[in-house]
Amino acid sequence: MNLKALLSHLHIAANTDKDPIITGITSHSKKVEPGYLFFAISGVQADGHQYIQEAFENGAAAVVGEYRETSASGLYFYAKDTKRLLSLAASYFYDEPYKKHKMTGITGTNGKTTTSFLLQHILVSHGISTALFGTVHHFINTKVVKSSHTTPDPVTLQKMLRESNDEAVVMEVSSHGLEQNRIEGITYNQAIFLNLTHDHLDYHGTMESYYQCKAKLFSYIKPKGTAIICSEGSYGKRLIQELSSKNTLQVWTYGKRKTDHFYIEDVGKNYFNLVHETMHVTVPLPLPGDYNALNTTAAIAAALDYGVPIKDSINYLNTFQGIPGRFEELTLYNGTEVIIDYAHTPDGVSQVLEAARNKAGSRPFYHVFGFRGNRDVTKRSEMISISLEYSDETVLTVDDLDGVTTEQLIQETTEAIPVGTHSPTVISDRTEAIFYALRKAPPKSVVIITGKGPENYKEKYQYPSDSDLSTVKLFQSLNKAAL
Ligand SMILES: CC(=O)N[C@H]1[C@@H](OP(=O)(O)OP(=O)(O)OC[C@H]2O[C@@H](n3ccc(=O)[nH]c3=O)[C@H](O)[C@@H]2O)O[C@H](CO)[C@@H](O)[C@@H]1O[C@H](C)C(=O)N[C@@H](C)C(=O)N[C@H](CCC(=O)O)C(=O)O
Ligand SMILES: Nc1ncnc2c1ncn2[C@@H]1O[C@H](COP(=O)(O)OP(=O)(O)OP(=O)(O)O)[C@@H](O)[C@H]1O
Repeated sequence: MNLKALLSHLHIAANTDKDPIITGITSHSKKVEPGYLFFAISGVQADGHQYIQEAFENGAAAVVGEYRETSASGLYFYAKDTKRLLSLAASYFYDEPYKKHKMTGITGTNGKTTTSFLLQHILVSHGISTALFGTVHHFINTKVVKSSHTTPDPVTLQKMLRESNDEAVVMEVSSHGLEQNRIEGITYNQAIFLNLTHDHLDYHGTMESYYQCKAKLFSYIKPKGTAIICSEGSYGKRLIQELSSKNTLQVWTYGKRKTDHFYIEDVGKNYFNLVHETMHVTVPLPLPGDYNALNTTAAIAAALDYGVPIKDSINYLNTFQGIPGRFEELTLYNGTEVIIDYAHTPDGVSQVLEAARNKAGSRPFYHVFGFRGNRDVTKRSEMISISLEYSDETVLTVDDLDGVTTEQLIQETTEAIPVGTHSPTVISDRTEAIFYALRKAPPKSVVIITGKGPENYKEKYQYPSDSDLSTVKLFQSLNKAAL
């Protein structure tokens, strides 16, 4: 592709006679190869404009930046909003690959991974080849690809869309991805809004701007495409109202109101009853908890929009294998049940503890969890309160340090313990905290470990283990051997 064609697509005036062939696109100077077009972006950590010279030295054919001029020597074009332009350029460069697929975008504070796995399972079971882009991994052309972001950076994203020969693409769309225009240049056939609760306020500042950011996903749906929105919670209701009044999309609602297009009548232990138009059906609950009835309904509704009859979806759900670190259960040698879960927001923790406590009944109940350094600190007290309310013992530890020291994170965690409540136990080493709870829990109790889910540890701990699952397995093997 030639430079001028690309600039013209981006509405950038090409005040030059030169028209080199562009061999690639990037916003990272160190990834530049000969013939690349480099976009200079002002980011949170760094300013890409500082790296223009390096980009030229690495062979950039041209640079687009937000400063009117540069001291670096080479073809330079000024433009506004290079983040957005980078995404549009990547889409154009890779031949607008979204057009090859039926595209689903899923957003919400919690449940994106769960709903995307459920939808992918239903579609694949129905014979629709389906790519999945998200937090746990990406899945393209039936192969698992490592994921570093929930919503990849625009160049990676467009490359993945280009590589995928799958009929459908189901992707998690994070609020960071939306704020940074990573999905610009994609049009969706359908999008799902799951919920909006307290998280990421370190990044978005207020719930209002967090909401505005999430709501943006629905402006990327094609005309008369489908918006599937959960009516539980005030932000879902608001989005339903805003989109319905515009009348440009088909709006399907799901939730616990009789007026919802997909109405969840009641939720049992292993099933829930769903009403859609004149159809009343019983649906197997693939994972415990009321919130998973909501996630499953979102997936069933999205699949119906793809043409999968509800009765077929129900059949396929019977063979769903679960998701790493989402209510993942193990039973120990002494009958103690361990649950590993990725909950890391007040709502997520509250939902999963309620589901786990319902399962545990009167059995002793232990909860191990922690926080990440340098992330939203305003959610911490609420999460500790919720844990203390549900648990016989709460063990506070560390999720990830992410640039702060253990001492600092533990001090912040201790300061977040609400006054007037009974006290949690604090053990900074995550593996020791898990061992402590597993050792202390009498036979047949329930121990739930949240925050990391399937993620690998970033820190070195006392016991040789790299994830919550492997710590639990290590405890099991050491203690079984001692019997
Ligand atoms: C806060 C945040 O989201 N940052 C993302 C953002 O980086 P940034 O704008 O801060 O970039 P920066 O490091 O300041 O650099 C600015 C520019 O200088 C360039 N640069 C920098 C150094 C250099 O040597 N040369 C160079 O050209 C960079 O390539 C960049 O273009 O844009 C980058 C490229 O897209 C992302 O990799 C990066 O994700 C960081 C690593 C990250 O951790 N993001 C997380 C918070 C995130 O996005 N999470 C969501 C899920 C959240 C959730 O739901 O839990 C996700 O979608 O994954
Ligand atoms: N619909 C929901 N409402 C509230 N909490 C939920 C919901 N679905 C899942 N959760 C909780 O949130 C945790 C994370 O779920 P999941 O990974 O599906 O969400 P996510 O939106 O993909 O999160 P992230 O983007 O941070 O990876 C689950 O382990 C569960 O505890």
